Amino acid sequence: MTLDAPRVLLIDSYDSFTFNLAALVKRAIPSCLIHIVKNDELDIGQLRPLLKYFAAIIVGPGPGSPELAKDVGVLPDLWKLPDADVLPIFGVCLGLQSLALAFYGSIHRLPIVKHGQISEVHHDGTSLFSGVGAVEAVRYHSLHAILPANGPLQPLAWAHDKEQNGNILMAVAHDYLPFSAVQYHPESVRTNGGGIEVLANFWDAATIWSKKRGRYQVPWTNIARDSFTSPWPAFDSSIPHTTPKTRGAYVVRTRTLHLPSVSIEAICEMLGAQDDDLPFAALDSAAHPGRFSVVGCPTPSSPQFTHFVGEDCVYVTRSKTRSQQNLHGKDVWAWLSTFMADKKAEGGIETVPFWAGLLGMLSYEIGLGRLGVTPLSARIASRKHPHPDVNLIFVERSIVVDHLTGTVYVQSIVPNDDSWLQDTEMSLVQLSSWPSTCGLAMPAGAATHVELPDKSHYISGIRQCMDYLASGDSYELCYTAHTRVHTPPVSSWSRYKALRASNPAPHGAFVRLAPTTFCSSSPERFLSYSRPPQSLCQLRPIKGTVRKGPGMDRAAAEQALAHNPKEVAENLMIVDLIRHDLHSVLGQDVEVKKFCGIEEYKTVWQMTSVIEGRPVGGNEDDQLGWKVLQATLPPGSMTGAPKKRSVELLQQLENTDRSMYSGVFGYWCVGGSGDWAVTIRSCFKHDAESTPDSEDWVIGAGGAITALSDPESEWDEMLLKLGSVLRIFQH
Ligand SMILES: C=C(O[C@@H]1C=C(C(=O)O)C=C[C@H]1O)C(=O)O
Ligand SMILES: NC(=O)CC[C@H](N)C(=O)O
Repeated sequence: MTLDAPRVLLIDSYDSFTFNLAALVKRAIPSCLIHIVKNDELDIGQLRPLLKYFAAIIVGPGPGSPELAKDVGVLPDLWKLPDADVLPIFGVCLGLQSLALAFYGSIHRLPIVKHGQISEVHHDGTSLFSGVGAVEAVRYHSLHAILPANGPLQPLAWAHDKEQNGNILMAVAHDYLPFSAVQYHPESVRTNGGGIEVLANFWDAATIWSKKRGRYQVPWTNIARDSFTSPWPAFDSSIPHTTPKTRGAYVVRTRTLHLPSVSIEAICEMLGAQDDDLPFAALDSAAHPGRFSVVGCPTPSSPQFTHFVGEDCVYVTRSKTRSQQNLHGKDVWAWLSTFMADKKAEGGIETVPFWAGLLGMLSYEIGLGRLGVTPLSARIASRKHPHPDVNLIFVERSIVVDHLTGTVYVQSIVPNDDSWLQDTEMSLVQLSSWPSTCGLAMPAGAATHVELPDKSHYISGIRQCMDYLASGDSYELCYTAHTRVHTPPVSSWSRYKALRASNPAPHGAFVRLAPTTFCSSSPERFLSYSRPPQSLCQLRPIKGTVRKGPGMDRAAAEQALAHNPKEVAENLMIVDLIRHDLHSVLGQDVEVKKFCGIEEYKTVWQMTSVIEGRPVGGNEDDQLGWKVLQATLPPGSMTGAPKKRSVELLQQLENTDRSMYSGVFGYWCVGGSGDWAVTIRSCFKHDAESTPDSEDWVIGAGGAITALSDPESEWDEMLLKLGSVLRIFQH
C-alpha cells in the first residue's frame, strides 16, 4: 500500500493533441503525476517491468492506422499483457481503434471523414457514461472500428452520421479486463459533456478494479526515474521551479514625445531605410488591431546573428565583418539565450512592448529539428543561396510608436547615451514636416516576369493532401507553394512602402539583414509574451479566409466563415493544436479567449481565435517566452495537424524548403517580452540572386486543405492570398 500520488503513463503516438489530453487527465485526477512516452520509445520488453510504477495508462490519439506497426509502436502489445501485468488502460481515437483490432474488431475507412466535426454522441448512461448527460463531441478520424458480434468488447456509444457513414462506434469497454476507449476527442475544447466526466468514470472504475485485484503502483525508484522524463507539467505549483531572479545589467533610458502626426515612413527614412547598404529592421503596425510599431536603430557595431540549420556555428556580423562562433554541438536557441541573459535590462516604461533587443526573422525550417524532421536543404548538398534560418540583429537603441495615443518613445540601453537621445528627439520633432519619398517608380520599359506555381501540379498536390486525409495520416494540411518574381531592381524600401499602401496589415515589416531583404504585410500574430514575472503568452491563429467585395460585408463574412462547418473545423483543429503546444511548456493554465472571431483586413475577412496561457503559480524564468517560441515552431496554422506527420507529408509534396515563408518575424526584448508574427503575405529576396538588371523575389502562399476542400477553390484562395503581395510587382 502506498500514499504516493497516482502516476499515469500517457502514450503519445506523435499527435498534436497529446498535451490537451494530459491537461484533461490532470483535471479528472487532480493529484496524479503524468509521464509521457512516445509509442516507439520503449518496446514491450522494456516497458513491461516498468508498468508496476503506474496506476493506469492513457493511450492517446495519432496519425495513421492501427493496422500499421510503424504508426502504433507498442500499442498492440499493451492489450495483450500477461495477466499479472494488466493495469487499467483508457484509449482515445487511435487508442480505441487499436483496442478494437486487438479484440477481433475490424478497421475501415469512413466514407465521409470527420476532422474537427462536432457530433452528438448517443450512449446508454452506463460504464464510462454513468451519470453523463448529453454529449457533444469533436471527432478527428478517417478510420473507424467495427466490433464482432460475440467479442469481449462492448459498444457503449454511437454517433448517428446522417451521410453514408451511418452509425459509427464512439466508445467501448472490455467485458472483464480494465480496458475502455472513446473514438471522439474528450480533450478538444469544443467537446461538451463527454470529457472530464468520462475520464473521471474511467478513473473510478480503474481504482475499484485495482483494489479488487490488490494491485498497487510501487513507489518511484531510480530505475523508473531513469526510464521516463519528469512528470508533466513542469510548471506545477506543488513543484518548486523558480530560477533566481537576477537584476538587469543594463538600464533603459527613454524620452517620451507626443507626435501624433509623425508617420512610420518618415521615421524609417530619417534612419536611412532608403539606403540598401544599411541593415534595417522595422516592425510596422500598419493596421488594426496592431498598436505599436518598433523601429530598431542599429549602429555600425550592432551585432547581426545568422545561423543555418545543420551547421554548428553562428555567424556574427558587425560593420560588414563576419566572424564565426562555434556552437560545439549546443543548439542556436541555447546560444541566443546565453547572449540575451547578459543583456538583461530594466527601467524602461512597462507599457512599451520593446525597449532594446533582438529583431529579425526565423525560418520555417528552424522549427523542424524539434519535430525530428530534417529540412531538405540540410540533406541536399547543393544548396543554392539559402537564406539564414536565424537572422537577427541586436539593437541597443530603438524608436517605438504608439499609434493609439500618438506617443513616440526614444529608447537606449547604451550607457551615457544622452546626446543620441537628445539628437534623435530633436530630429523627430522636426520630422512632422518630413516629405516622405514618393512610391514605387519602375525603370521605363522594364518587364517583370512572374513564375506562378503550375496549376495542375498544385491541384494534384491538393488531391494528394486529400488522400492523406482520407487514410488518417493527417487531419488538416496547410499546403503551399512559392511564386517567383523576376523584376527590375528598385529600392527595397520603396517596395515595402508600396506593399504597406496596398495591403496595410497589423504585422507589417521591413527587414534588411544581409543576405535577406524581407517585406511583410502579415495579418497573423503567432506568439506574443509579456514581461516576467507575469508572463502571459498569446497566440492568434487565423484559419478561414474570404475575399472582400460587393455583398461581402461583416454579416456575410460571418455567415461564410463562422457559420460554415468546414471553416470552423479548420480553425478548431489549429486551436486544439495550439492549446497542445502551449500546454506542453506551460502546464495546465491554457484558455481559449476567443473562438472563431471575424476580423477585417484590407482585402480579406479572416477568422481568428485567441489562445492564452501562463505558467501555473507565476514565473521567475525571464526566458520563458523564448522557450515557448522554440517549442511551438513552426506555426501550427502553417502546418496542419498532427504537426510532425503533416510537416513530413508537406515536405514530400512541396519538395522545397519554405525558407522565410511560414516562419516568424518579430522581436525579443531585453526586458523578457517578445512578439512574433507568422511570415505570410510577405516577400523576400537574397542578395546573391540580384544582378544590376534584375532581382528575384519569392512570395509564398497557400491554405489549409481539409477533407471538405474543393481543389479549384483552394487554388483560388491561394491566388487571393498571393495577390495581396504580387500586386506591388504588377502595375
Ligand atoms: C497559408 C497562408 O495563410 C494561412 C492559411 C489561412 C487559411 O487557410 O485560411 C489563413 C491564414 C494563414 O494561417 C498564406 O497566407 O499563404
Ligand atoms: N485522432 C486519431 O487518433 C485518428 C486515428 C486515425 N489516424 C484516424 O484517422 O482514424
